[in-house]
Amino acid sequence: MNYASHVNKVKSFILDYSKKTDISELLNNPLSELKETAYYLFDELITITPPIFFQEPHPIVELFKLIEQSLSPNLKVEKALLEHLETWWVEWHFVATMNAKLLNEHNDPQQKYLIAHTHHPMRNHELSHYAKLFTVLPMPICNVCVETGDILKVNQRYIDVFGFTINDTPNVDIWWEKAYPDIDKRNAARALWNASLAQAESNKGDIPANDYQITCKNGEQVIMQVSGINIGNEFLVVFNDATERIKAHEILSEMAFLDSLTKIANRRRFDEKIVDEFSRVKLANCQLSLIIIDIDNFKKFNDRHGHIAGDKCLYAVAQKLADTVSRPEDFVARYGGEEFVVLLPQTDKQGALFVAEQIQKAIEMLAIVHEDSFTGYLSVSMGINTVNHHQCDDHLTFIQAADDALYYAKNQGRNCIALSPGK
Ligand SMILES: Nc1nc2c(ncn2[C@@H]2O[C@H](COP(=O)(O)OP(=O)(O)OP(=O)(O)O)[C@@H](O)[C@H]2O)c(=O)[nH]1
Repeated sequence: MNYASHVNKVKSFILDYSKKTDISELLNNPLSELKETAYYLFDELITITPPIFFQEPHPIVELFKLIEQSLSPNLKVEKALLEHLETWWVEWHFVATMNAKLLNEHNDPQQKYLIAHTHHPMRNHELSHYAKLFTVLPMPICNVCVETGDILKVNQRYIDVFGFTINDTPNVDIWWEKAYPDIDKRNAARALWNASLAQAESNKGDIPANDYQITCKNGEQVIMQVSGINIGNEFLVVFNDATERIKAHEILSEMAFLDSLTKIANRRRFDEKIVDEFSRVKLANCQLSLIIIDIDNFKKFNDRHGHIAGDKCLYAVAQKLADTVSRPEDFVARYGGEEFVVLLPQTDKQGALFVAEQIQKAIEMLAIVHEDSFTGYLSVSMGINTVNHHQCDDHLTFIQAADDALYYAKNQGRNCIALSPGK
């Protein structure tokens, strides 16, 4: 494109103003007449070359490069003026596109823009602040063309966070593919996004916030809360990093299901788990075993060694149980006080008995001195119950039967394993 007349106009603007004595004051005052005149200059340039909406980088960038080349690098004031003009151009161009959209003129946006721009200088001033916000807001923002899914404009934070510039940022369809390689998950995420867009239509264009995966240029996956505004033929999309929030939520829910003393799963987690496992047994032809473990004469241990030693002992036993029950599908929890539970999916009576014997040996190996115990060392009693899908009534009856077996084991003199007779 031939920019000769543009270059001359901008150059003479710069040369005129560089002679002014109060130029630095003018440059630093956002309401100065200099900035307003610059806006009118842009108007003129646009009249020579109509604005090309959705083109990045805008041809004006090329124009500014040409002007810079034709200016003497020693003239500080001229350079400063040129830099300001470039910044104002970014704001002004934003105003142009925003105005065209606000006027909702799809047929002839360029014409409409020119009318709007010359007739609403105050609104332009306001919008120039939005332009600044777009550039400096500390969260990634982009404009997306509704029709093509092309990303039309990105701010600096977008480039910093995702690694893509306006030149290499993928089309929205490719974003989805990269972020969700699994087709089912991708469809679910897209369905959520489409539902948000439908909601936006009845909500003045506001796209409600939801979490989505994003794949950065370096392949890193991040989770972003994505919201935005539907402005006619474009979305303005805003990203908020949700990774920290989700991590914190995971830690909190982990804490909610963790026994703080023994650092294994707590009773609440067990209550959930047993319901899940029980319904699985009902559906599939498999067995489920439960071992309830109770430390023998623990009251006397506490009485003799103190509560703190008792706590340490509970921790040691819990950790030993977790080490001993090692299949990934097995589950260990503190049931309450000095009682623990082990849930063994797809395990019959014999298998559960084998695990219980391993536990007995492991506790023996801890060799915690317990003067009031029969062996002189800490020991446990265990009750076992097993169900298959023919027999299962409900999980509470299942637990009760294991507890009855434990009671029986205690009555046998402790350090003992008892099996529930079953139905
Ligand atoms: N140190 C400590 N003790 C606990 C904790 N929770 C429960 N206990 C103690 O565990 C003891 C359980 O006592 P009992 O229910 O009488 O049972 P036991 O003395 O082990 O006797 P048997 O079970 O019949 O062998 C009580 O003294 C409780 O105070 C805990 O978190 N820390």
